[in-house]
Amino acid sequence: MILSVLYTQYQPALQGLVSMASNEHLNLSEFIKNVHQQLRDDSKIMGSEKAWNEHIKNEKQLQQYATAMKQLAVNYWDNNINKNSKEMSRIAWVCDLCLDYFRKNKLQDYRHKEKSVAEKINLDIDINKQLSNYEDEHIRMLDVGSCYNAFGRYEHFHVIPIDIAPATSDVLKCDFLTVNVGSCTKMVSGELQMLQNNSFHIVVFSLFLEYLPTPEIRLSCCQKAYNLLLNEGLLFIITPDSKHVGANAKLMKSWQFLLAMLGFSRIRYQKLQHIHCMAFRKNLSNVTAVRWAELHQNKDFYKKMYIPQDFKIESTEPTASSNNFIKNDNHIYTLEDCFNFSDVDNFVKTIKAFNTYRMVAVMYPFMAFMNVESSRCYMDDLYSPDPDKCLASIVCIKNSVIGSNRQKQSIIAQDENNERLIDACLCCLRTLTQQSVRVNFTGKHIEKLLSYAGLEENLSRQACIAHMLSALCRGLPEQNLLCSVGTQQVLATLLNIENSAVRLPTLTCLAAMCFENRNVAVEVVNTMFRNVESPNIFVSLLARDRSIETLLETAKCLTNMCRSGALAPNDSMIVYRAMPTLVRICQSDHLEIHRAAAANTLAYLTEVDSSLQQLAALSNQLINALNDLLSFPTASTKIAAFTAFASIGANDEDIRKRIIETHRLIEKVLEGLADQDEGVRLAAVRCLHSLSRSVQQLRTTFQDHTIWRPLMSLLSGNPPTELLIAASSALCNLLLEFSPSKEPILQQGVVQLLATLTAKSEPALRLNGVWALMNMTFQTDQRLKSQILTALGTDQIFRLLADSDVRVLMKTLGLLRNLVSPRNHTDTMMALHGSQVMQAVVLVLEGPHSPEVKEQALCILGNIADGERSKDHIMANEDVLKKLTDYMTHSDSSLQTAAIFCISNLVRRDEPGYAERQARLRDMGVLTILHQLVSTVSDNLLYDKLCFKSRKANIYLRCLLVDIELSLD
Ligand SMILES: C[S@@+](CC[C@H](N)C(=O)[O-])C[C@H]1O[C@@H](n2cnc3c(N)ncnc32)[C@H](O)[C@@H]1O
Repeated sequence: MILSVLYTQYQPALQGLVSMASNEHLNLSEFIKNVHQQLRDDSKIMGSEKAWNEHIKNEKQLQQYATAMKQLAVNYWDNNINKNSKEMSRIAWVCDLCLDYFRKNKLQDYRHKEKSVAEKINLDIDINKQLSNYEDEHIRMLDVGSCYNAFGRYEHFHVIPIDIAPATSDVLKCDFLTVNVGSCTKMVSGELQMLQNNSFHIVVFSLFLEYLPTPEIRLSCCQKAYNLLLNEGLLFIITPDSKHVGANAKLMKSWQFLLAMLGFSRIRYQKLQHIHCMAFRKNLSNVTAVRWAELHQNKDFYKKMYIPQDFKIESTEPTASSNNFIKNDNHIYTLEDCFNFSDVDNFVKTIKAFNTYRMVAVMYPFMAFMNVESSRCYMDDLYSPDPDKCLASIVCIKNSVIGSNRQKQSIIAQDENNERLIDACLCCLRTLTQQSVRVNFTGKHIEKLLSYAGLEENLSRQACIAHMLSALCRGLPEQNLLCSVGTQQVLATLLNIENSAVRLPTLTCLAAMCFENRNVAVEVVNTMFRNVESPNIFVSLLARDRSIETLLETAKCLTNMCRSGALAPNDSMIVYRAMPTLVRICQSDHLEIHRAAAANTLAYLTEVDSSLQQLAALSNQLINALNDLLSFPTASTKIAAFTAFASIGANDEDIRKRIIETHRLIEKVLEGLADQDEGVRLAAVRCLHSLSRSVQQLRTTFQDHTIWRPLMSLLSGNPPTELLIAASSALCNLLLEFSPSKEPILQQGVVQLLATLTAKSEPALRLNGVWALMNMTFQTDQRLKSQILTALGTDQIFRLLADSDVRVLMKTLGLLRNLVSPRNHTDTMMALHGSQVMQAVVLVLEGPHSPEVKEQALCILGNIADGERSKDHIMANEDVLKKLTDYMTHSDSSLQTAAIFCISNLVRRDEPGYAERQARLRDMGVLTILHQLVSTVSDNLLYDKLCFKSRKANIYLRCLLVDIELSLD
């Protein structure tokens, strides 16, 4: 019963071909069915041509469809056809009939039949039109929408398999809707552009027509098949239908009628358990076929090539009925929700984005209670093909309902049963929430929705609400709103329903609620259902026999709980359940889409935790599986694999080494950098950035593959901001002093490029620019240091020192510190840039900065004090000396230590002018301060403070020496 509600059309038809239906199989079918549904919906909104053009551009979805379809057919249908079973495969049905017709001479029978009809109407059939030598010829078959070339293995046929998204390499890419029919067959850039007319013995439409969104397109394809077929050739149509033979008899008869009008005679029809199989013969003369149609034209046929799905609002949803009305105020509230927008503009926008067809269905019940006369015209417009007219009509209807008690009363008075109308409203709301327009729901609205998701409600409603809530949950305010009305409790209840149509959106919604929201995630973790905490329910959903989708969504929930801080990374649910599940699904025995989804979640789970990274990379299995994913052509799959590599290699040298040593990995990263998809380029750069943290790899693999080259060309090509951020992060590492890439990168004018980055509005770019420059100044020659300072310019340095992002400020100070060290550079650099450096230090010491920042400024002073002549820059600056003495007694031990370090450099003996400096400092009270400090040595606390790190211990000892020297003076 459940399945018959939820999978009423395509699903059972496909499903029925197998003896054993697994969850994965059901999910594949569901995916395929959704693609068809989406295309039909889009056609209603934007017109079939535009919808088709958009559809055909969505390569990712086409690819996923191809993979899913092949998987379904090969793994479930073709594998499961039991020789002894009464069930027969669609492929075998076509083959058997073809052999009968072309090889066992059945064709002659049909020819005679047609001739006798012709005689009856005095029609002279031209016998030259007959197929000649068909017994000897190879049977030429055009398999339209072939997917994976199921007929290819039959030697009787010479098959031309075509598809918009070939699943195997022997299928030719071709859009049957747009391919020309002409005098020859023509390929242009790997795509079939023209097919030869009158050249095929057979055209096959196996599970093809229901992909097409409108009756008109389907019929035009049949017309095209007619033109492509030789006379007496056969068009096979296989279409799914799980119902009994009579259920859609009218539709099938209508097809026979419509195809007869084109010149086809139906020669065989068979209803197998879940499919209709039909063979149509292209008559020698279309007149004989049309005659049949004329004889039957008074019958009640549809005049369009409908499929059952055309008559449904939505296959898996409850439908609106024209005879049901609203029952009470409570339910009017639900209906009003559909129209409850703060202003008409918003409403109009929403409706425009909304599937008008479904809205009409939802509105239909209204028409029975509206003031019929006055509303007549806009009620008619409701059915207009012009969306603007339809929209205007809906607005009128809405205006007449809202706020009108009389209307409401009349509805209440007429109503008997409103259940289906509520279903329709829920459908409508669901579609609204799934559009990109934001619908403002209040807590009261959510509560109302939740009231339709209780255990006593039907599965369609529960699924509908779960879908709606997960679409709604787009950010922090929505997460908090959902949580505040107890959504997590209702969802925990729904989790226990053994139905994937309900469970999957429920899990999706819980994952969305927990994403980067600790408070909500904690609430979800603490939610109980029948005394079981929700994480334990999740654990039960990670059992191996669950569907892959359930496993993936459950692991995602646990991942989001972990990343938001509600579960610890070492929680057993993460370590022993979520993580191994994700690693397992990444392996090659799963579908590509599932593997990619698992890799994405795994990337997020491990991104910041080194123990999880190590756990994930425990065996080489995962690394090999991710590497294998990089071989798929799908952009999203590559992105997932690169992102996962970036995460698991983020912290550990050994993991990075193993990643880099994986077969052809570095080549794949390089290919990724040049990929035409921007997302792939970005993910490849991020992966590279992670791997570039390895000192050893920078020296070896990175150098061998001259990684810097593509990276530099990416950076110079004016890339989008995100790519620029990632590429400049990687560049920072390649410019480290031990990296052999540093020199060639310098030759490319990188200093100017980085200086430009420091002036960007994006803080991450400023940070990377100054960070890379800082790395370049470390232990480099003075010429390069000066070049960097000149490229930046004094003004820019001061701007960076006043940057709102403290990390930028810290790296700028790091850069200045590198400029004035090592000791043999200090004097020269200070002679050239002394005044700027001193000004910068003073600026920072006087600013409202943290001790960490000020410590960095004091360290620069310490380096300056270390130089022979550069000491004068400090000694000549009374203000700085005063600051130094003050910091010697500062309560923050790191500042105190840095100041003492600087003073000890200034008073060092045996350097020219030391006696004057000592005297000057003694006059400023330094000696007294040192005495005080020395006397506190007995104070364990201070001693600990000073000796806490070995560097500080050194300083402390030096201070003691200084003290002695000063005293001797
Ligand atoms: C449900 S699958 C059927 C696959 C195969 N014929 C079978 O019976 O297993 C439908 C196929 O039609 C293809 N298709 C849809 N529209 C098409 C078009 N206009 N031209 C070519 N192929 C198309 C799809 O890409 C998909 O592979």
